[in-house]
Amino acid sequence: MQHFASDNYAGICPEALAALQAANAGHAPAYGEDEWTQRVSDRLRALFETDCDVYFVFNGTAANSLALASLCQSYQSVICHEIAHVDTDECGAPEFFSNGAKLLPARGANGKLTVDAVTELITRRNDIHYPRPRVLTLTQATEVGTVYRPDEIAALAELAHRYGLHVHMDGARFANATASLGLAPAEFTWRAGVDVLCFGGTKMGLPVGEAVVFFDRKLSEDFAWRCKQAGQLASKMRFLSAPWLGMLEDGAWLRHAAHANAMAQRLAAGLHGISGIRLLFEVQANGVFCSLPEPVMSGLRERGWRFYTFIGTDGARFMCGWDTLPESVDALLADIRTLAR
Ligand SMILES: Cc1ncc(COP(=O)(O)O)c(C=O)c1O
Ligand SMILES: C[C@H](O)[C@H](N)C(=O)O
Repeated sequence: MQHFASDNYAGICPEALAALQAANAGHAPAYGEDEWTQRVSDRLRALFETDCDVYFVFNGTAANSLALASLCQSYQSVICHEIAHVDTDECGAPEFFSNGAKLLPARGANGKLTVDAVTELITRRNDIHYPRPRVLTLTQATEVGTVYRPDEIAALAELAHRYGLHVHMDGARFANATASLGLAPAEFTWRAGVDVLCFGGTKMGLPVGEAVVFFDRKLSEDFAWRCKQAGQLASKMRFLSAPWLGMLEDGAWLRHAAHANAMAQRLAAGLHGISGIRLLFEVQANGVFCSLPEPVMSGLRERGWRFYTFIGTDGARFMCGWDTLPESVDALLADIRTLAR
């Protein structure tokens, strides 16, 4: 049975597994000195069309928290959306790893930050008692399955830079956003003003691991030591980095993300017209958020379906992954239709 709780329920996609197997060839230097780490770092520099610094860590929480900690001091603050993962689902890791930087949440429709809301937080106060904003973080695709357009990112980044803030992008589902936009990754990252990207590997089909991509290389000077101290420097780094080669070399990363997005569209289309059910956000990536009557939710759980209800503001979240089968979507829809009668 396939679930819709999270895209991290899926296994390893074949391209990543094959690349992992291929890297299991005898001895190799440790701690990132191996050829696979070098090759995939170069491949990411080619993908983003710029000379960026690349690091690999074990998960998205570490990627986000260590990246944010490298962008601000403990007495400063990070502006995020009020449903941002860094604020709602990382158990205080950004605050911990930054030694106390404060997260300042901002409201915004559709899970997105707005220039007005961010301006208000930046200009609200400038007295000694207020933790001066130093970072703006946005999530692409967002926690509720929407996607920022390049112009939206550029407007937020221009505002941030004008006030001396760095711009971080939580890209746990960056592949899904790229497939949704159909643009070159550079267009809605560094060319739009993003300084650091946490590029999610786990949810796109890798066994484990995320890439932290510093477009502003001045900001990554001590990042390797920060990773080491946090227990995020893999000794057998090749097994974190090599699967990326399988994903990037023939565009598998985008194929799989586009498939996950298509399954979300299939699910959303099937929900239309079912009484008592309403989509809560436009489906722009691989997540479907909808209001479900309680008897339908409990009935689905009794039938074995697993899904989250704690993401975003309310309703149920159904996440599609690289391996989600159309038959699984149709089976879920059939149960929802039966229970909604
Ligand atoms: C938007 C977002 N950012 C970051 C993360 C953190 O990833 P991890 O669970 O690997 O720590 C997640 C988790 O899936 C996520 O959904
Ligand atoms: C919420 C949980 O932490 C995970 N980021 C997910 O989206 O499934």
